[in-house]
Amino acid sequence: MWCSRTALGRLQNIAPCTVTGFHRAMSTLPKVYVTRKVPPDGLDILRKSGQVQFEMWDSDDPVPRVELLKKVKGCDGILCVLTEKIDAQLLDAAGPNLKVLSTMSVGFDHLSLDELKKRGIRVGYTPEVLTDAVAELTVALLLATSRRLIEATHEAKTGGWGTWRTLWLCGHELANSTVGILGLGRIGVAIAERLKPFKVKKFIYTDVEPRPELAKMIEAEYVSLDELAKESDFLAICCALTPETHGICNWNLFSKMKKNAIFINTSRGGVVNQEDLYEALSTGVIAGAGLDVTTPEPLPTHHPLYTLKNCVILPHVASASYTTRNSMSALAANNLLAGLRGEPMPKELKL
Ligand SMILES: O=C(O)[C@H](O)CO
Repeated sequence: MWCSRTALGRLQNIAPCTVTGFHRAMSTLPKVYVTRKVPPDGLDILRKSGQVQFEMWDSDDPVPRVELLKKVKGCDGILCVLTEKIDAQLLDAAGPNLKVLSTMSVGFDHLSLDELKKRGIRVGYTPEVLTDAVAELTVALLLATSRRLIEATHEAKTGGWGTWRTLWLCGHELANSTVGILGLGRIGVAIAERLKPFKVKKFIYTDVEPRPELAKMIEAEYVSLDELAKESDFLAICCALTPETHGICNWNLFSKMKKNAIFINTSRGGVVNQEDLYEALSTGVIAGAGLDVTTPEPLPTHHPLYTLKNCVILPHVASASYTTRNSMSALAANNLLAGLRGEPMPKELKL
């Protein structure tokens, strides 16, 4: 159903449904499918551009795959989020008109890059605008895990708070610690900058190769993965999920870590072998883990990791601030529009 801008406003209160936006010369404008209700800033940019006719899955829940495959048919552009698998099947369903794929995420492990490249489809993504929010949440998760905040509030609420006890709910502090970063990029640097005032003694990192310019900003030392495991009191995982990093945090890594070590993952669940992590946490091989990402997502409520007091699990909310999600949607919209105009995108993934 196509509707006017006024009707568009009304329709947006109904979910799930499809919302469309168009401008006068509708039939000649590039056709775009937006796979999720995106925050207002991005939506406004699309609406006001006068450059595209778009249809949007107006819901907080993912568009069913069958519907998605139907809706992308004949589209010139797609604006998606990280839950949509953009693979050969979807690109075939979209057909030869598709020129631009814009994802409202910094991660791109949901995209089949080879297939996109083969078809000459340009890809936009949203780095940098979420760095602050992700770094902030990572620090919050690290502190919640190391200082056992979730356990502590639970004890207070459920009558476990007796008298003041000397070692009750003791955790591990950042002062004089060594913080390790697996995958040093903008987010790793931003995390280290925030942790420094907590009197961290040393930052170390590993990556496929040294990153001297970024490392200099936080005076971090490049080490091997083994050294990272052995020396870190806190280990923050900040790498992208790629075939090389898939399952890189496994028994081999955990078994080399210190007993007091805290493991924090705000990148992607796929970098962790969760069975090995459960083993490491439940047998005291490491002290605790804070996870914002898991496999699968959502992590089923019966998953064994939920039974562990030393494991804090969040539902993939690292970038979830109003400012950041709006900036991500605006950047995704601008990437899409620039791509459709045949201009350089503000943030384009080089394929
Ligand atoms: O890839 C991303 O953008 C994050 O995981 C979600 O904010």
